[in-house]
Amino acid sequence: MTDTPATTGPDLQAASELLGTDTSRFRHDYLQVRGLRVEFGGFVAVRDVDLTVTQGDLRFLIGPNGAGKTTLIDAVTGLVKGTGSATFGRTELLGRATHRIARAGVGRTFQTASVFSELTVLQNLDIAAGARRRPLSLLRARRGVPDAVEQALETVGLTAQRDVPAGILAHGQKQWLEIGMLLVQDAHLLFLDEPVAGMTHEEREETGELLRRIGSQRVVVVVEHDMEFLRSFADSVTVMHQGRVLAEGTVAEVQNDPAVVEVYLGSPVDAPEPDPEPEPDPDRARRDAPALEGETA
Ligand SMILES: Nc1ncnc2c1ncn2[C@@H]1O[C@H](COP(=O)(O)OP(=O)(O)OP(=O)(O)O)[C@@H](O)[C@H]1O
Repeated sequence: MTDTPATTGPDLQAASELLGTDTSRFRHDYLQVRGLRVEFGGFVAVRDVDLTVTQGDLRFLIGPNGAGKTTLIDAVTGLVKGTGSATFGRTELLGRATHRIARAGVGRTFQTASVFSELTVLQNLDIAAGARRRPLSLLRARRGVPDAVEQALETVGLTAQRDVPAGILAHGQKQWLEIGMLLVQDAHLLFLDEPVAGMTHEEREETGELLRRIGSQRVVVVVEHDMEFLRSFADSVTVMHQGRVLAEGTVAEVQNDPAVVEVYLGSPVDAPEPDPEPEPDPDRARRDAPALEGETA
């Protein structure tokens, strides 16, 4: 069995080279979803969904299994048909073919890493870089490795694994590779499905910092069940339930939202006791609210 070279982890300095440090576009790019509805043979999986995510706002999308998170992303990336509107920049995404949506700068990862297992890490990145190139330019021979691919390798900490078949990477490394592939595709709207699943604590921290870095320059939506990771890195959170947006706000706001607590615990939240203190205590609701999944008391 081939040993995978040791992981070095994401490199924020390389990320800066790849993404640039110019924040003048800050909050210029944004995703705007309005009245999104997706039906599967009469079953409405997503309904009346409005969602706005701006550059610089690392957004987490959460909700119980079957809430409609993946379907929302599928609709915006063209995998399923949705009605309503989803615009990125000036481009309406709904109704476009998936490759045209990708060309518009929209990329995603999947719960199960979707890299080409037989190809090396470098080849995977090179193909992703080619996805934005015109067919004729793909035919032209190129010398060496494009700068963006080298930078992406460093950014996601896979330089030592560049010639390793992607199939033998550890699960976390595959997720980093997928993120790298989105970066070399020049995706400016990134949907990341459970990007830290199966990672060690240290890898999660590194990935979180990387996502923060990417999110400062790109529009990033993260679907993640790991509440500790969410609390550490989310700028804002959208909670979905039964196909709708149930709540939206900061981590603290959604965490203290009784409707969110009820959905996560499956039982109504007791009405709070009258506060015996003369002064209202703003932290009270937070302390009294039952912990969300994965939260330590
Ligand atoms: N192709 C499909 N055909 C029929 N129903 C579907 C299809 N895809 C999803 N659904 C249904 O739509 C609902 C939303 O599913 P979706 O996968 O979007 O939820 P999710 O929030 O992503 O859940 P999870 O966290 O488990 O991934 C579910 O009831 C699911 O069974």
